[in-house]
Amino acid sequence: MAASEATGPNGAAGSGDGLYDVIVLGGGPTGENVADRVHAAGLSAVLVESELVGGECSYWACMPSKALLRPVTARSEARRVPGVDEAVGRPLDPPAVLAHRDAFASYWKDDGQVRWLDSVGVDLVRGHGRLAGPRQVSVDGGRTLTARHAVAVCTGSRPLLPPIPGLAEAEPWVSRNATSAQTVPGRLVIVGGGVVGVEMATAWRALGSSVTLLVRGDGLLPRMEPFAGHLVAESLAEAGVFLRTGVEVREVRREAPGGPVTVVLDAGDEIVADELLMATGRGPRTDDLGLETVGLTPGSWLDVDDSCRVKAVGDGWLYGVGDVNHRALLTHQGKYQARIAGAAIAARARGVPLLETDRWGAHSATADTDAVPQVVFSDPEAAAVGLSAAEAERAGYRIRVVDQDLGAVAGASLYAEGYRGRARIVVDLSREVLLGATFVGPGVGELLHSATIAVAGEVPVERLWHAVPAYPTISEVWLRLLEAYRGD
Ligand SMILES: Cc1cc2nc3c(=O)[nH]c(=O)nc-3n(C[C@H](O)[C@H](O)[C@H](O)COP(=O)(O)OP(=O)(O)OC[C@H]3O[C@@H](n4cnc5c(N)ncnc54)[C@H](O)[C@@H]3O)c2cc1C
Ligand SMILES: NC(=O)c1ccc[n+]([C@@H]2O[C@H](COP(=O)([O-])OP(=O)(O)OC[C@H]3O[C@@H](n4cnc5c(N)ncnc54)[C@H](O)[C@@H]3O)[C@@H](O)[C@H]2O)c1
Repeated sequence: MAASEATGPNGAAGSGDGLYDVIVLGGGPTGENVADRVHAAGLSAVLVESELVGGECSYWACMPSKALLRPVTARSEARRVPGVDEAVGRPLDPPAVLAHRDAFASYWKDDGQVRWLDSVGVDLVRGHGRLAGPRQVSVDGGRTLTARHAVAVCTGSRPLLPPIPGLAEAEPWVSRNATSAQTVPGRLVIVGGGVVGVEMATAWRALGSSVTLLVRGDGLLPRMEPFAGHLVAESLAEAGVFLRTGVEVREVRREAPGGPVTVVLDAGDEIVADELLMATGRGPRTDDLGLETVGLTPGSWLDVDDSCRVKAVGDGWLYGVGDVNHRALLTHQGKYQARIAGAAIAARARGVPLLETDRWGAHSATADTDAVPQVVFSDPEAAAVGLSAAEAERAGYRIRVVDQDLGAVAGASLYAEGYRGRARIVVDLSREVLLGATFVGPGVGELLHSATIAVAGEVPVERLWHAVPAYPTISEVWLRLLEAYRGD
């Protein structure tokens, strides 16, 4: 299809002039959901996408990475069930895992997503969109679209590379390479001990790479409770990952394209590898977006209110939703924000005088601050929601922390022999509700939503006492945590 040609029902009927109620810039999970919500509320919507509809998540992030990781945890857990190790004891089959990953990335084609957009009645314009003044978006510098009510910027984020001499010339892997590589590197150095670093170390080590993980802090997963990073580091080391903490990369060299890469550390020692993955965080995809035409600074995160409306832009027509607003860089939070922003856009378009922007109101993305769930799909998994103990203390809460050994729960020992794991709840003593919970151990990702409901619902501890976990499941840890809290 030609660039900036509109497809879909709105484009076909009456929007040849490029006038829509809502323009959505960026068709990742967030943009798709904003467009869907506003269209479902009776507004016309067009989505502008420069690459693939589905965004980072579908092709280079969540889906391919989890398709690489599921075989790792499935095998590892099965090997710890007596009688099963004999059946699954062999190493992973890399070509089969990579083929599974390719399928989950839809072979980097967006036909399915485009069909879905069409089915929900949203037009698609392919091309690079830029703001061209209030309510205007130009596509590839040509066609101009105009929004009656709102423009929602959902352009996501991109990897942030630190200014290390020689790094750019050495053509390092970033997350896109790590999730889409077609061969297993013999030696892989990963810089960064956050989520991408940990997940990719887990996957590529299990696929056969010799992995060195370089971390400048003293542990992994620094945004979670410290025991999460400890347990994951212990298990990565057992899997054969060389973990080096407290190190900085001073210089990177790759003498010849495709040849080995040398990573020079602050202390002067050198590590030679076949690939270097930089997993050092994300920056906003707003540098070439025409932000200057509406008084904003190119390359900055979009500072939004709780309905995701950009604070500094008058008339309230510009929204920033998903990664681009830096509230919580997760697909499920972007989709949540899309539901909130979509409802706010529709209500404002209808002229509703007063929106429900109070805490937990229909037009306030309160969960972004109070109840963000995240699962790190490492082996073991680390899953957390809400505030860690340190965050709660920093926020001034009077708290009590309760910890439990997950391995002591009957359901956990049935799940895997020698189950290692830990759980923590953080209780706000003034209201006796949970501020946060963290679980680390095999299979805990599926336990997390129970905690999310407790935190977002602000369920009193005395009522949680009546939420009976089934026996013998890992969820029985809830009973142990509450018994410990009550002093039973
Ligand atoms: C390796 C990795 C693994 C991850 N795993 C998980 C996970 O398991 N679970 C989870 O919740 N999150 C995960 N994330 C985070 C998740 O990918 C992001 O939070 C999510 O993709 C954000 O969605 P978005 O729609 O805001 O942005 P994106 O998915 O980045 O989509 C933005 C879209 O906008 C388009 N675009 C950008 N600029 C323009 C423009 N000027 N004109 C037109 N189109 C434009 C882009 O092409 C893209 O399609 C992971 C991230 C990484 C890097
Ligand atoms: N399962 C999931 O939910 C999942 C998986 C992957 C990514 N994500 C999302 O994607 C985002 C990006 O992940 P990420 O791991 O790139 O970012 P991150 O912010 O989680 O971790 C980046 C790490 O790199 C370190 N770092 C930064 N500069 C460095 C340098 N010069 N040298 C050494 N270390 C350096 C930081 O201290 C930090 O620990 C995260 O915010 C996360 O929410 C989510």
